[in-house]
Amino acid sequence: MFTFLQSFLSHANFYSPFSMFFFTFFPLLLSLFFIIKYLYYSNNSSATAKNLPPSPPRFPLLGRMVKSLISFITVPRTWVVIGKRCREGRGKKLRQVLSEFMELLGTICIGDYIPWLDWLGKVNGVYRKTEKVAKYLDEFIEEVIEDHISRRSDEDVGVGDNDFVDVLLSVQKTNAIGFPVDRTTIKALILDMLFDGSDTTYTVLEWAMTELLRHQTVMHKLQDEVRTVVGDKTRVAEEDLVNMNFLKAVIKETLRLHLSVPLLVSRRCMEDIKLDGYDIAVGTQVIVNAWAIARDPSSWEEPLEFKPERFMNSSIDFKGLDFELIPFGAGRRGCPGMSFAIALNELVLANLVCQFDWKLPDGVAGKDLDMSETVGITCHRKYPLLAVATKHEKK
Ligand code: HEM
Repeated sequence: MFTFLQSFLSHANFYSPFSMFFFTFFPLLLSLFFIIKYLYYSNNSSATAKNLPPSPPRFPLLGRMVKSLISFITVPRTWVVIGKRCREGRGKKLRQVLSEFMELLGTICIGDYIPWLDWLGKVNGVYRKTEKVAKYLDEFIEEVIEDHISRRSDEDVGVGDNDFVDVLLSVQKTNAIGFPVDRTTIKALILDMLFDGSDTTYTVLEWAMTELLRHQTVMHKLQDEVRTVVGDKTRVAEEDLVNMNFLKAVIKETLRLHLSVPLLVSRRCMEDIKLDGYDIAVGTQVIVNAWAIARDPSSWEEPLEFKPERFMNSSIDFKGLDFELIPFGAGRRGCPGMSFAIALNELVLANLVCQFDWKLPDGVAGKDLDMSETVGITCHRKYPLLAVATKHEKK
């Protein structure tokens, strides 16, 4: 087709009647064809009387995907990658690759929505960048695994101060879970643990501190609780957390207002279903907007305000049973790292506010803090939070 067009254009006499017809009427005919097809399609689909969920108007050819392209973060294409221990000199490069990785996770892949436009991924360099990052991380994690294998004798594996990689290697070696675990699975697990876990977890702390610095009354109330529970000790221990209800409320409110993962992992509908009266066809890609749910005024009073007190006498939790608050998702694909992340965030935040008094740098008022968010699969502060810490002296 392309060769035909090339030869046609090189030999064409643009003033011949045929060329005039081709260049004037052909585009018109083509447009007419699509308009008729569109009208026919619209009428036909209303005839099937499906009650589709509300959406923007349908466009010829592009259908209703246009909105998805603008507001949805795509699920990344297949990866075989990551995780890794930093050696001297490699830290900077690794950090750069990791930030490219996170950026790619939040990049729109047009081919996922409009398959015949898949070639755009090649043109705009997304696929090339993806392959480059994947290759680097794959080699990096391969090296980490080899390093673990070589530095540990067989007897060492599975005992003592083993890290996550050692445990995985031990599981592989002893066939402890009853089915073989290959190298790719080990790599994928390391990737999952490192990337699903680190960015999401620190983001909660970053936003919690931001909100506490903006709301000094809440900060003081939290410090009072933590310091009272801790008493004469200098550090908060894990067992102290059970008595810190306001701390838990602060974390919950942070997770509500600043979801680390605003759009959950996308699902594909396995069969035709009716949801809330709407027909959802088999194969439909569904993306749950947990961010919007957590700010829905029909579920939350003053949804845009940071008010941890709202959780003090409420049974609402983030464990996936109360659908108005699903920062860790819900169901079979819900976050497996939830308990770990919560324990970690509670412990670190409690220690931060227990051991230090905090304020914003001179001249910056809480209300002036820039609250811009990054765009990507995780949502953290666009600009780093700067705060001044002073060691708290017990009276
Ligand atoms: C505050 C911290 C965290 C938040 C807010 C968070 C949030 C999420 C969310 C929203 C999902 C998608 C769930 C869904 O679509 O239903 C998810 C998936 C996942 N998270 Fe987390 N996560 C956090 C920490 C962690 C940690 C610490 C780990 C591991 C150590 C982890 C491992 C994973 C994995 C492996 C998945 C994919 C599960 C699957 O696809 O089946 N996450 N997380």
